[in-house]
Amino acid sequence: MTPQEMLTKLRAQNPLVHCMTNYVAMNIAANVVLAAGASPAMVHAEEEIAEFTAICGALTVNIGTLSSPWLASMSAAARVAADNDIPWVLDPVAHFISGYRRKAAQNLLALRPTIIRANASEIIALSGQVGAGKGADSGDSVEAAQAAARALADQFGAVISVTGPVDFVTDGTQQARISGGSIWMPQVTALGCAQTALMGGYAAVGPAFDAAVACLAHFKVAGSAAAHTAKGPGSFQVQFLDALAATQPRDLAQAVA
Ligand SMILES: Nc1ncnc2c1ncn2[C@@H]1O[C@H](COP(=O)(O)OP(=O)(O)O)[C@@H](O)[C@H]1O
Ligand SMILES: Cc1ncsc1CCOP(=O)(O)O
Ligand SMILES: [Mg+2]
Repeated sequence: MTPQEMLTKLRAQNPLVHCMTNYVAMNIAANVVLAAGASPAMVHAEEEIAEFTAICGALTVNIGTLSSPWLASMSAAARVAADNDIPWVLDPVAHFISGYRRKAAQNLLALRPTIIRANASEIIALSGQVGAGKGADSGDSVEAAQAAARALADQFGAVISVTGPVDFVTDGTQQARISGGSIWMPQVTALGCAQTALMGGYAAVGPAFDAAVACLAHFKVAGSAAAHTAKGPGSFQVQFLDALAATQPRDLAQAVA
């Protein structure tokens, strides 16, 4: 499906997205998903997983502020998603900063996410190489992460989305590059995490590769538009939400190569 068709379908279906995300991202992720055209719910208690994940269009799992109870809930939710053919998206935020987080990311990977969305340093480290990541921020170029992305796609049968100045997405066979956006995007905390939540929304309405491309294009187009009127990272964040809502399906094609 084209990005145009994907966004049209997203808004027509307004899918429910189970978002398991971090304390930093909680509010902006919900606002981004709403502005774009889907319906977010942040649910973390393990006691609710069996009932809730099963009725959602997609699950998104983000390890940005991980703790043991959340990790247990995330693993349980990923299993429910897999058992019910519900797509799920993994965001391995800063997974290389500690042995605890590295192991958590490997255990979640073993549960076979449909899509992995991460910055270049996180993708490089996920493939076992040493990158230049600094906590949640990337220190590597997207180009440097492309071979790692292809290897991860082959190894895990997942769609890999690498974000940065020009995004790269591959399922091991197909690939796309998505351009646009603004230098203020990495200056707004948790915008990548919010993108992961929205990618779940897109995955609920179409094939995983097409979902990743459409979501990345939606962000790039809205980011470019917001940068025209913003004066810095603060006003950019506000303008970006408006631009996500204002983006028209036909606008998305221009961002994708
Ligand atoms: N220098 C940049 N120019 C334009 N867009 C960017 C730039 N850096 C990141 N982005 C965009 O910001 C969003 C989040 O990506 P990124 O900052 O790489 O993720 P994370 O927040 O997980 O580190 C993506 O849509 C990406 O395309
Ligand atoms: C700053 C920070 N610390 C833990 S999670 C988080 C947010 C990271 O967000 P993003 O990956 O979108 O930059
Ligand atoms: Mg991130």
